[in-house]
Amino acid sequence: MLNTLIVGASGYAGAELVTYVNRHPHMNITALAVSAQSNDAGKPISDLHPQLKGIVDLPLRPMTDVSEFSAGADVVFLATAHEISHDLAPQFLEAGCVVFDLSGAFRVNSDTFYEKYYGFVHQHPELLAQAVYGLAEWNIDALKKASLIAVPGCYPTAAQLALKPLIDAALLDLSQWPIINATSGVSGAGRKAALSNSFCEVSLQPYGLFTHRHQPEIVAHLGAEVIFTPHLGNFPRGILETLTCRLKAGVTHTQVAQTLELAYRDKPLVRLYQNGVPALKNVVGLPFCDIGFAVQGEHLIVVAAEDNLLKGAAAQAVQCANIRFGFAETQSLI
Ligand SMILES: NC(=O)C1=CN([C@@H]2O[C@H](COP(=O)(O)OP(=O)(O)OC[C@H]3O[C@@H](n4cnc5c(N)ncnc54)[C@H](OP(=O)(O)O)[C@@H]3O)[C@@H](O)[C@H]2O)C=CC1
Ligand SMILES: CC(=O)N[C@@H](CCC(=O)OP(=O)(O)O)C(=O)O
Repeated sequence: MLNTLIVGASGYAGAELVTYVNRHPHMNITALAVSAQSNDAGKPISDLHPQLKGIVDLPLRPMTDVSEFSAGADVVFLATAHEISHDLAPQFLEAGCVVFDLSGAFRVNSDTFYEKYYGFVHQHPELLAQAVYGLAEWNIDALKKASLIAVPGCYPTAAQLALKPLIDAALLDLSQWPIINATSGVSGAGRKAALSNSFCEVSLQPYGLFTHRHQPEIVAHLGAEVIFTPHLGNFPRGILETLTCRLKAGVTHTQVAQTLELAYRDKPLVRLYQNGVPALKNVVGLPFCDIGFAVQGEHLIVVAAEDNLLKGAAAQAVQCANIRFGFAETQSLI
C-alpha cells in the first residue's frame, strides 16, 4: 500500500483526486491537507463536496508543518496553486516522496518562462531539469523512473494528444501554424470565488489572446508553433478544442486515421471516433480524451474533448501514478 497525501484536497481537482485515490486498491489516503490558514480547516471534506458523503468523510487538515505530513508518505499529489507547488514540491522530494504536481510549477524547463507567464522567478532550476512531463500516453518510460511529475495543463493535454501523433508522423504542413480554439468550463479557474467566474458574469468569451501560458507550454513540448485561443464558456466543466491544420500535399483521410489509430490503439484513455467528432457530454465525469476529425483537401479539423478536472488534471495525475508504480494504467479511473 502506498501512503498517499493529497494537498489542496478541498479544491476542484483535489476532490477528484480524493475520489480516485480512495478507491485505489494500492493507495491509502494518509491525510487531506489545506493551507495553514484555511477557512475549511477541520471540516470533513464531504461537507464541501457532498458527493463524497459516506465515502470519504476525512477532515481537511491545515498544513502548518510540512514535515508532519511528509513523514511516512510515499506519494504526494499537489493540487495547489503554482507558487504553492513551487515551494512545497522540494520539501516533499527531500523527504523521499514521489510528487505528482497538478500545477504549472514544473512543466516547462526554461529560465524566462516562469517570470513572463507565471509572474515569479523560479527558484529550483535543478528540479525543472529533473521533472518529467506527465503527458501519460507519450512519456511512459520516463514516468516509470520519475520522482517529480509535472502533470500537464488542462488545455495542453487535449491539444497535444490531438496534434502530437500527426506532427511526429510528419503529416502536417507546419508552415501554417495549427490553430487551436478551445472552450473550457468555469471549474478550470478553480473553486475560489471571483467576479470574473460568477454566474451572471460568465457568458462565452475568448481570453488570453496570444498571451495565455498554455501556448508556450504546448509549443515547448510539441516542438512546433501553434496559435492557441482559450474561451470561457458558461458551463461547469469540460474542455472542447477545435484544431485547424494544413496537411502536407497528398496526405489523405486514411493516413490521418491510421496514424491516430497506431498512436492510441493500446492507450485506453484516448478514444478515437471513426465517424463524427466528440461532444463535451461524452467525456464530462470521465477520464478520457476523445478525438475525431474531418479532412477536406489539404485542410484538417481535429476535435478533442476531455473533462478539464479529470484527463485535464486528476485522472491524468492518477494515470501517471499508475504508470510510475506499475499498476494497470486505468486502475481506479474506469
Ligand atoms: N481546475 C482545473 O481544471 C485544473 C487545475 N489545474 C491546476 O491544479 C491546481 C489546483 O487547481 P484547482 O483544484 O482548480 O484549485 P482550487 O482553487 O479549486 O483549489 C486549491 C486548493 O489548494 C488549497 N490551498 C491553497 N493554499 C494552500 C497552501 N498553502 N497549502 C496547502 N493547500 C493550499 C486550497 O484550500 P484553502 O485555500 O482552503 O487552503 C484548495 O484546497 C492548480 O495549480 C491548477 O492550476 C490543472 C489542470 C486543470
Ligand atoms: C477556465 C480557466 O480559467 N482555465 C485556466 C486554466 C486551467 C488551469 O488550472 O491551469 P493549469 O492547467 O495551468 O494548471 C486558465 O485559463 O488559466
